[in-house]
Amino acid sequence: MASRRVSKSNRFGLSNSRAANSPASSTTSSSKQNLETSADGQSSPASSSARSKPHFFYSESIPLDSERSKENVTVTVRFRPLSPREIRQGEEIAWYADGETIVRNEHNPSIAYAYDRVFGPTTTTRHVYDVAAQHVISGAMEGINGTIFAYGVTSSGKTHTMHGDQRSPGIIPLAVKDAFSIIQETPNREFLLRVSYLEIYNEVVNDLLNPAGQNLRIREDAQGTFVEGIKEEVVLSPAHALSLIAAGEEHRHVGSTNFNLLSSRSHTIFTLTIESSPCGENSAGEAVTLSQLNLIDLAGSESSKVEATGIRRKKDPTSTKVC
Ligand SMILES: Nc1ncnc2c1ncn2[C@@H]1O[C@H](COP(=O)(O)OP(=O)(O)OP(=O)(O)O)[C@@H](O)[C@H]1O
Repeated sequence: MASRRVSKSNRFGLSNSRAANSPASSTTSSSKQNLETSADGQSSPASSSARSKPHFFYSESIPLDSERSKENVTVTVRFRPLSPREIRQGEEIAWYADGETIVRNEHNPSIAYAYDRVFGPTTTTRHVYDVAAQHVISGAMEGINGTIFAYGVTSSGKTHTMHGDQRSPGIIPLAVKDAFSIIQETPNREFLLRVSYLEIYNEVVNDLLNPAGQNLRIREDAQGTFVEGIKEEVVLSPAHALSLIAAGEEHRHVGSTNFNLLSSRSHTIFTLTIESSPCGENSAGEAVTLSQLNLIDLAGSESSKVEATGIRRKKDPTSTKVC
């Protein structure tokens, strides 16, 4: 995972209602270094088979420390454990985490790649969040745009990492809770949080918070890129924000692949827009700070040749049963 130092000029006035960094910009940079080039041209973890594959996530935001200030995008790799089905089928680990920054090939140890951070299969999402994501959220609360996205082939664990479940909440719910905790811990500022949630399916943008918002247009103006007509909801508590995400998830396109029965077939972008201003005496005339935090769960990066069947919405909005 990487982090981008975004200058304080990214503190917008209230009138600047669209953040400057589009989610797509975070895909452009990776700090991966090839430590030892494979003589036989063997593929890197980023292009090998799904089952033994890690997934990657990227983030842009303020750097964690002076060492990181050299980088504004970090790339983090997380391995998941083999699933019971993979164990039954005799699948084997092909790549493993060698320490905190190296991914090494099990069969040919001379093939290794370095990343900003590598997490092995026993690492909890909470730990991944604390080490690799939390600083992006706290940066966003201070007025610095941030983006975190998960990238990898089907079944590599992107949705598990970004959304998680009740037992193991993902980066999105952890970030939402953290944002409200930061508000509690910052009594000298007042905040307004808004959320939007969209999916990109077959290159069409759909509003997951508003089933009527289909095929929305991406526009650009002097202030940046924005999705025309996207619904934004003011959120007042973590539970409120999480209930909106859960409702939006119902409308997401999913399907089955050879490797994942409940595979996300669309990209989703959850955006938290944060406005804050100083409160109390002497705060009159102080600028409002505006920033955006984009949390993105990409569809599987495998080629379209991977068999995907039964593409559907989790809940088909067109199949309402009237009793
Ligand atoms: N770190 C992990 N620990 C335990 N189980 C995991 C982990 N990561 C993923 N899984 C499990 O592996 C399966 C596939 O994960 P997930 O659906 O998150 O993959 P994905 O990369 O989002 O796939 P797709 O691109 O097809 O949507 C799920 O059953 C999930 O619960």
